[in-house]
Amino acid sequence: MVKRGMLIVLSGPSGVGKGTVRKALFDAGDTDFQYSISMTTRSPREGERDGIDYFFVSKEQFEDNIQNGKMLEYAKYVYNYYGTPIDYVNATLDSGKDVFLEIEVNGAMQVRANCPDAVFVFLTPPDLGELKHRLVGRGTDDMDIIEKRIKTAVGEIRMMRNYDYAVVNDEVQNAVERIRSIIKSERLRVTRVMPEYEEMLGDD
Ligand SMILES: Nc1ncnc2c1ncn2[C@@H]1O[C@H](COP(=O)(O)OP(=O)(O)OP(=O)(O)O)[C@@H](O)[C@H]1O
Ligand SMILES: Nc1nc2c(ncn2[C@@H]2O[C@H](COP(=O)(O)O)[C@@H](O)[C@H]2O)c(=O)[nH]1
Repeated sequence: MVKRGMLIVLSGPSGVGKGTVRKALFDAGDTDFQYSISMTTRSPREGERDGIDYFFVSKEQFEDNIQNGKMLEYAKYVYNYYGTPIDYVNATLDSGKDVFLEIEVNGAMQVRANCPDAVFVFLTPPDLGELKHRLVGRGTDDMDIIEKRIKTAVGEIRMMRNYDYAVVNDEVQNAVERIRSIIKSERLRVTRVMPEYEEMLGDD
C-alpha cells in the first residue's frame, strides 16, 4: 500500500514572506513537496499567471465550487475569496507525495479540523513595523489595502497559538533552515512511522 504523503500548511500574515520562503525552500531542491495552487477571486497582479500563481476565477465560479464541495478550505480575506481545491490535494497525498499549502489562518483552521495529521507552521515577522515595510516595499497593493492587511495581521498573529510551530522570518535562509528541520523531525513522528512497523509485525 502506498504511504499517504505529508501535508504541510504554512500560514502567517500577508507580506511576512511565505511565498519568498517557500520558493527558496523549493529552489534548494532537497525537499519534494508539491505546491497546491490556490483559487482566488482577486484580480491578477502584474506578472501573475493563471494556473501558476493562482487559479483566478469569478465570485460566481468560486461560490459554485464551494457549493459543489470542491474546496478543502476557503476564506474571505480583504474583499476576496481564497481557497484550496480539494481534488489536487487528495490525489497528490494518495499518490504518496507531500503537499505544501500556503494559506491564511481561517482556512488553516479548517484544514486542522479535517486533516489531523497535517503539520501547521506559522511564519511570523520580526515585528509589525517590518511587516508594513515589506508590504510597502513589495509594491503590489494600494495603501488602504496595506492598512487593512496590517490590521488583519494583528488578529492573525494571535492565532499563532493554534499552530504546531512558529518560525520567525528574519532572514529568508534562516526561516528556510527552520522549516527544513521541522519537516525532518515530522518525518520521524511515531504516528507516521508506526504503520510500517505494524505491517512488518503482522497481526499478532
Ligand atoms: N526575510 C525577509 N527579509 C526582508 N524582506 C523579505 C523577507 N522575506 C520576504 N521579504 C520581502 O517581503 C515582501 C513580501 O514577501 P512575500 O510576497 O513572499 O509575502 P507573503 O507572505 O507570501 O505575502 P502574501 O500572503 O500577501 O502573498 C517581498 O517583497 C519579499 O521580497
Ligand atoms: N485560506 C486561504 N488563504 C489563502 C489561499 N491562498 C492564498 N491565501 C492567503 O490570502 C492572503 C492574501 O493573498 P494575496 O495573494 O492577495 O497577497 C495571504 O495571506 C495568502 O496566504 C488559500 O487557498 N486559502
